Amino acid sequence: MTGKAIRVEGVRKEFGRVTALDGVSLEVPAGSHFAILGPNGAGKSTLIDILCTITQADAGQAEVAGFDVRKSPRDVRQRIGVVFQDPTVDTRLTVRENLDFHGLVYRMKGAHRRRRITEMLELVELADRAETPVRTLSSGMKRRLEIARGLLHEPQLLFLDEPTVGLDAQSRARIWEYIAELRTRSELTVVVTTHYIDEVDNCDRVVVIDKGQVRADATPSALKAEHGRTVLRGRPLSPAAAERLLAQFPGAARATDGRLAIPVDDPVALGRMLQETGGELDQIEIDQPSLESVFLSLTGRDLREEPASPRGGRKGRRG
Ligand SMILES: Nc1ncnc2c1ncn2[C@@H]1O[C@H](COP(=O)(O)OP(=O)(O)OP(=O)(O)O)[C@@H](O)[C@H]1O
Repeated sequence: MTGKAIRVEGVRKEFGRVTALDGVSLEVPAGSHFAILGPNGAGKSTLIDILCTITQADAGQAEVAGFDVRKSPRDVRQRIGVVFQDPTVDTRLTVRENLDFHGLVYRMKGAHRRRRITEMLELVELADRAETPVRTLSSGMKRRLEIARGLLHEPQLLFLDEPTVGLDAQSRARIWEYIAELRTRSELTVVVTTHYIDEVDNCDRVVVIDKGQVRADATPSALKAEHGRTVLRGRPLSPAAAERLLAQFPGAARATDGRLAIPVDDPVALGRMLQETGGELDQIEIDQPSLESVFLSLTGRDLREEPASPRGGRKGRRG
């Protein structure tokens, strides 16, 4: 495949009164590693669901591997592999049985199927667990099995929806090692959604999405150069101090860990800010320009902010 692996044009999706996607347009070059970055509820999973033909958009167009997701869902499905946010492996079956079943669904012939299963188990270092029932695997191993399954039928595109969520730091790092290894297979396009900012630094391109809208679309370094700012982080000494600081620094945001994130425009301002906030903040840290500060600068919100609303009624949406 040459050119574009994905084209999305003006896609909208509403759930009742919630606008999950509000006119999203983007293009993913074939063979690239592409990240969709945004906080909880930004619309990332909804976009992936539309691209994987699980949900239909209310308006707009989307093409995957050259096929319209609405008109040719079967053609799209044959060419993609998906690792969903919620585990979908069958915990009653063994590791090999799960892969075998998937291969059968994709009508892979016996010898080819067995060879691919062996290759994929080696890729994700589960070869010695092939005959183990999935229920006894750790969360990290289950996620690795899902990656193996997503790749088994040799898709042109692999979608990974928050592949590391809920995993410990070590398992997260390993998952990213496997994803990095996929880079050597230049023909594969990888699309990853995440709200872990440190995970997108190695991608070719990042789309920042917030409240259903694309806020930026560039390489990680271009985003940092253009929008990155130094950010002062600290824990307010009292609720009143937090309110005062949020009012005093209009770009400031509150993170889920209770700390405040305050963008800094220049070193002189930083010195002044430290003086001004000294009595009001504890555990002060200075973060150099990063993709996290890009997000704060683009949206006025911290990636670690609480989600705006709880997600109700979504359990089991993929059956
Ligand atoms: N099936 C659904 N029914 C009702 N609301 C939904 C449904 N799917 C998504 N939403 C809402 O649409 C918005 C976008 O959700 P989405 O899951 O796409 O965001 P996200 O960026 O993937 O977040 P997360 O990282 O938490 O999965 C949220 O407000 C969510 O509550």
